[in-house]
Amino acid sequence: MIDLNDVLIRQGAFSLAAAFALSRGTVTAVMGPSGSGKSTLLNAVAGFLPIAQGRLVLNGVDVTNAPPGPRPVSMIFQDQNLFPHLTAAQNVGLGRHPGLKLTQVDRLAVADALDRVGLGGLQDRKPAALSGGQQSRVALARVLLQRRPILLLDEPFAALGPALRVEMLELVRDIASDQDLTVLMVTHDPKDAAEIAPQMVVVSDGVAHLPQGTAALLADPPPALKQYLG
Ligand SMILES: Nc1ncnc2c1ncn2[C@@H]1O[C@H](COP(=O)(O)OP(=O)(O)OP(=O)(O)O)[C@@H](O)[C@H]1O
Repeated sequence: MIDLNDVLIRQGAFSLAAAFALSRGTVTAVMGPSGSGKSTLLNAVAGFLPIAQGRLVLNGVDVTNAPPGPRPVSMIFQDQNLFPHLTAAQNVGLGRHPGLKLTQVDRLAVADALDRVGLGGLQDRKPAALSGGQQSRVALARVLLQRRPILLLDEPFAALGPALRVEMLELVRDIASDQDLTVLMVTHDPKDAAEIAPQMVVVSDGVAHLPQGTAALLADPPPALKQYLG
């Protein structure tokens, strides 16, 4: 679970307050106007930004001052952060061992993860020889291999067309459910939120608001979300 205990995050003159908890196994969308602090929230949970006040507890462990490495978190960004000079299998293998010193068992796990995301047979391709959707699958396979219980997605599939995006969201939903992951996903598209996230955190006016049911929020959005959705 993700417990933001009266947390305040600062980024230059900008600050964001958050006080809520997300239970284990829930999928939560994060929406709000551009510049409202959605990435700030995810980066603080991942440990890329410090917590200025309050406490952050992940799966029962206080990580307020912990660096990113030991946190039980994996994160996928919009650009999928794949290394262009490494093959699909090597990019996935980084999820097991940052130096790619892989044992036979690790290699089998990489092959399994690639199969699970539908990329069996493409293990030797480099990212430039994969489509956008296939690159997203490589990034997901790496997350699978990391086996960390919290998954943060910062507009991960924004560059994909609508049909591929739905496919990827379904894959995330299935993986999250198989592995009982707690997922926090930033998206600009209410359809994406409705597709996989039963609840939503709206970020506006310096606050990450309490999670509420996605369907109810989209049916009757608060002013900041309404203005943003147009
Ligand atoms: N390095 C920085 N130094 C100072 N302020 C920053 C820095 N990075 C971001 N900000 C400010 O922090 C605020 C929140 O930024 P953030 O990237 O979290 O917004 P966002 O909701 O994810 O936006 P978008 O939807 O456009 O990606 C913005 O007002 C931004 O200008």
